[in-house]
Amino acid sequence: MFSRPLLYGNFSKICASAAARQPHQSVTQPTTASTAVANNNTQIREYHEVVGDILCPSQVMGIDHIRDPRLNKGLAFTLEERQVLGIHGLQPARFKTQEEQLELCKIAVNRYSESLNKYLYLSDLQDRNERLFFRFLSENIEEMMPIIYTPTVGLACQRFGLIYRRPRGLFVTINDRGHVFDVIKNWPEPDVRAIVVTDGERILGLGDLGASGMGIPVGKLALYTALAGIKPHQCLPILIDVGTNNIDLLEDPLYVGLRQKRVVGREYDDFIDEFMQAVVKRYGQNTLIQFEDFGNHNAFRFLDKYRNTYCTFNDDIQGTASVAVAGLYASKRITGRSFAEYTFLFAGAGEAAIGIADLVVKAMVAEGVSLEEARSKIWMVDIDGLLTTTRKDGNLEGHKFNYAKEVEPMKNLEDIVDKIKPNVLIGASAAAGIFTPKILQTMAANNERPVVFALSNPTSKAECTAEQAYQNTEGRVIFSSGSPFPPVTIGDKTFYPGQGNNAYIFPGVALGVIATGTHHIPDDMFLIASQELANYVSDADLERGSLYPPLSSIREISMRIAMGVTKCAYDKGLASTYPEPQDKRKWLEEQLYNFNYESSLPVTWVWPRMPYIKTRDESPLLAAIK
Ligand SMILES: NC(=O)C1=CN([C@@H]2O[C@H](COP(=O)(O)OP(=O)(O)OC[C@H]3O[C@@H](n4cnc5c(N)ncnc54)[C@H](OP(=O)(O)O)[C@@H]3O)[C@@H](O)[C@H]2O)C=CC1
Ligand SMILES: CC(=O)C(=O)O
Ligand SMILES: [Mg+2]
Repeated sequence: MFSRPLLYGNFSKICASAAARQPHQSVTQPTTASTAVANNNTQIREYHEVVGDILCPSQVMGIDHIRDPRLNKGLAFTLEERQVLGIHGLQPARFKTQEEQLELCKIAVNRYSESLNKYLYLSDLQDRNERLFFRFLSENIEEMMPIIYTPTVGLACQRFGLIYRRPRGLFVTINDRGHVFDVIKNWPEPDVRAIVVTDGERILGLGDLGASGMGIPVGKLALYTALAGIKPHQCLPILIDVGTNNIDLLEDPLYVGLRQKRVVGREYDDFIDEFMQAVVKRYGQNTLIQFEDFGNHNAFRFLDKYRNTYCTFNDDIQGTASVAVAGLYASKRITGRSFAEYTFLFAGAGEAAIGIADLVVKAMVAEGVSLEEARSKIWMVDIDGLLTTTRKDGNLEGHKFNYAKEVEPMKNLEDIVDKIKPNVLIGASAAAGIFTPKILQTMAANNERPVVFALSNPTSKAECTAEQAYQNTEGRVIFSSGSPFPPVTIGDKTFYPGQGNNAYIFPGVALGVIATGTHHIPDDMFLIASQELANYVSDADLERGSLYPPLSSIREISMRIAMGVTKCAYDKGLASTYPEPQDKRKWLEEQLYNFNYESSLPVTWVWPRMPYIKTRDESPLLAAIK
C-alpha cells in the first residue's frame, strides 16, 4: 500500500514547525524595516524555510500549490513532487516537460483569430502558471509582443470593464487620500523593486481611459520580466484613479473606475506626493517608479519635480527619446550625415517629441555642436501648427519654448514640410494619417534617403502606415513605427520595418537601475541605452530595412543596456549596492529570473523507505529507492 499519510504527515509537521519558528520570513531575504510591514500580511507565501539541514521549498500544500500561479507547474510536476506536495491524483496521469507545455501554449494561442482573445488566453496563463507564461513570452517575443503590448493592449484597455476578471496590480483612488500607505501595504509582496504607474489620462494615443489604463502598467511590467529577466514578484503595476474626463466611460455601465471627473490642481498634486512618499515608506528610497501615460501637462512637471529626489523616470519622455535617438544613430550609417547636418521636423510637441528633441540636442552637444545651433536644427508642430515665437495667442508652454522659431506662423503640415524641407520627419502626435502621400512624396523629392518615423500608438493612430511610407518614396524611405507593421514589398525588394518603441529601452534601464540600487536616473543613462541599442544594429538589419535589431534579440540588448547603466551608476556615484562588481554581466545574470521550472522538492530530502503503488510513470528516483 502507498503510505501517503505517513509521508505527508512528516512533511507537514516539518513545515509547520518551520513556520512556527519564523513566521513569513524567507531565509533568502533578511527582514528589513520595509519588509516588516509586509511580514504581518497573512497573504504572504513562504517559499523557502530551513528546518535543520532540510530546505523545504514550500509550505503551500495540496490544491493550493496548484492554484498558486507562482508555484504551479501543471502537468510538469513529477511523481515525487505530486506525492510530497499532496497533489497526487489531483491531475491527470500524464507527465509533461516544460517544452511540451510551451508547444501546447503555441497551439492554444493560435487557435484564436481575434487578438483580444489571444490577450485573454495569455492573461489566463499568467494567472495560472507564471513561469510558463514568462518563458512562453520571452521565447516568442516577435509573435506575442503585439498581443500583450501595443497594439492589442490598447484594445484590452478600451474593453477593460468587459474583460476584467482577476485583480492584477494595485488601484489607488483619490478616496484613499491620507491612507495611500495603507493601500500599498495591502500588496502581498514584500520585495517590490519596480513600479510602473499611470493615472490613465493619456493611454497610448487613445486618450483618457481612466482606470481602464491598468493594462499599460501590467503590460510594461510583463516586458520587464520577459525582456530583461527582472523577477515578477519585484514588479508592481499601479493605477492611480482620480476619475476620468472621458464622458463615454463615465456613462458606460461597464466602467470599473471612479465615476467622477478628474481631480486636478493642488488636491491632485498632494495626492501624487503622498503616493511617492508611501512607496518609499513601504519599499525604500531605491524603488524604481516608472511614470507611464500621464497627460503631458503633468508628465513634464512630475519629471522635473521628482527626478532628483526619487528613483524615477518618465518612459514616454525619456524611454521614447532613447529608442528614437538609437534609430537616428543607425540612420546616419545609411545617410552618411551627422546629426548636425540633419534638419528635423516633429509632428507633435508633447512628451515623446520633446523628449526625443532634447536627447537629440544632448547627442549633438556631445558631438561638439553648440546648444543654440543644435536647437536651431529642430522644428516642431503642435495641434495649432508650427511652434513660432510669433504665434497670435502668444504663450507657449515651457517645454515647447526651446524649439519655437522666429518665423511667421504656419498651420498646414504639407506647407510646413514644403517650406522647412526636413531630412527627418518624426510623428508623435496620435493624429492618424497626418503624413499624407503628398508629404511623403515631398520628403522623397528633397532627400535621397528620407527618414520618417511614425511613432504613434496603437497602429490605428500611426501618422502613416509602413506601406504608405515605402509606396510614396519609391522604397527609399528609412522608416520605423511605434507599433509593428508587416513587411512591405516594392518591386523585387521586401522591407521589414523596425519598431521604434521604448520597449527596447526601459527593461534594460530598469534592470541596471534596480541591480545597482541607483538613487536617481540621469539622462546620461538614456543616451547610453541609445548607443548600446544603436551599436547592436547590424548591417544586415539596415539592409532589410530595419533601424532596429529583431525583437527576438531584445533580451541580449536589455543585458547590454543594463551593463552600460550599471557602469554609469558606479562612475557617477549613484549606486548604493557595493562593492562594485567587476564582471558586470555575470553579476547581473546571477540576479535574473529563472524561466525554467525549479524543483518543488526539498534540496536535502531523506526519502523514507516505504512501499508505494506504481500507478504512474516510473521515475529514476523512485526506481532507485525501491
Ligand atoms: N513609439 C513609442 O515608443 C512611443 C510612442 N508614443 C506615442 O506618441 C503619441 C504621442 O504621445 P505623447 O507625446 O506622450 O502625447 P502628448 O499628448 O504629450 O503629445 C501629443 C502632441 O501631438 C500634438 N498634436 C495633436 N494633434 C496633432 C496634429 N493633428 N498635428 C500636429 N500635432 C498634433 C499635440 O499638440 P498640443 O500640444 O497642441 O496638444 C501634442 O503636442 C501617442 O500615440 C503615443 O502612443 C508615446 C511614447 C512612446
Ligand atoms: C509605447 C508607449 O509608451 C506609448 O505609446 O505610450
Ligand atoms: Mg507610454
